[in-house]
Amino acid sequence: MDTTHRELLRANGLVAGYGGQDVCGPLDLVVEPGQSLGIVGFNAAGKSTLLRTLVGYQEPVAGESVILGSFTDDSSFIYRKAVSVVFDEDAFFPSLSVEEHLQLIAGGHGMSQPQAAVEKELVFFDLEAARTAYPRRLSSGQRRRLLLAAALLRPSNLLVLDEPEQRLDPVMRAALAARLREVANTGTALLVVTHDPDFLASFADSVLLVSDGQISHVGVGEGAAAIARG
Ligand SMILES: Nc1ncnc2c1ncn2[C@@H]1O[C@H](COP(=O)(O)OP(=O)(O)OP(=O)(O)O)[C@@H](O)[C@H]1O
Repeated sequence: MDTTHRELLRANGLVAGYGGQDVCGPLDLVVEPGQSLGIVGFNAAGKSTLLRTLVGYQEPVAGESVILGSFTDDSSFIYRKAVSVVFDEDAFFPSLSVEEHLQLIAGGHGMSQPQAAVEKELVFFDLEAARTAYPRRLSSGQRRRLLLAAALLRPSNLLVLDEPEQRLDPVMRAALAARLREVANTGTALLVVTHDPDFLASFADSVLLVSDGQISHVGVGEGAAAIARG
């Protein structure tokens, strides 16, 4: 893969919605390496719909979203290597432990020191004591931590998270926000939907505000204020 590609994602006149009906848009956007973009707005504004459309999980009503210079195809090798995504859904193998889930991800992405990467995430997400547990034995916050650990463990050029702060305690939220900032500093671009103004302010360097079907580019302060007004 050409990791020197300056343009990780481009949206041209993108309108997101269902069955030909607009939910929000149009959006013109270019995401470059190291850019850290928050997406904010009230419940049902269309943030998740926009995010799914940006990453190619659903067809746009109009316009297009392009990742790494080719039309978005989430089954392509380049896409899977470059893009790490967590939406608000639990997806686990019932008979694999916490540690085995992470080992599977590390192996699947051909990491050079897979167990070291697994251990790092078990420590960061405070899952060491739960390493042998099956997903059904975890708390909802621990399941969230495991999904985030899986997304952060593997290398990526574009990390896409839908409300990652959900079900996390305040200490973990703050640690995750700082981690996301670090991830962006290494050159990975972030697209993150959030309802937490402090979380937003800790990781983002710009914001998309989704409101009344429109999408506007705003600063982090304005984005945080828009959340707080909610
Ligand atoms: N599969 C679907 N089919 C049709 N409409 C949908 C579908 N999923 C969501 N919607 C509608 O699209 C609109 C935007 O929903 P979306 O989930 O994108 O909002 P959101 O901003 O992410 O909300 P929240 O903050 O509550 O997570 C809502 O009116 C919702 O009812």
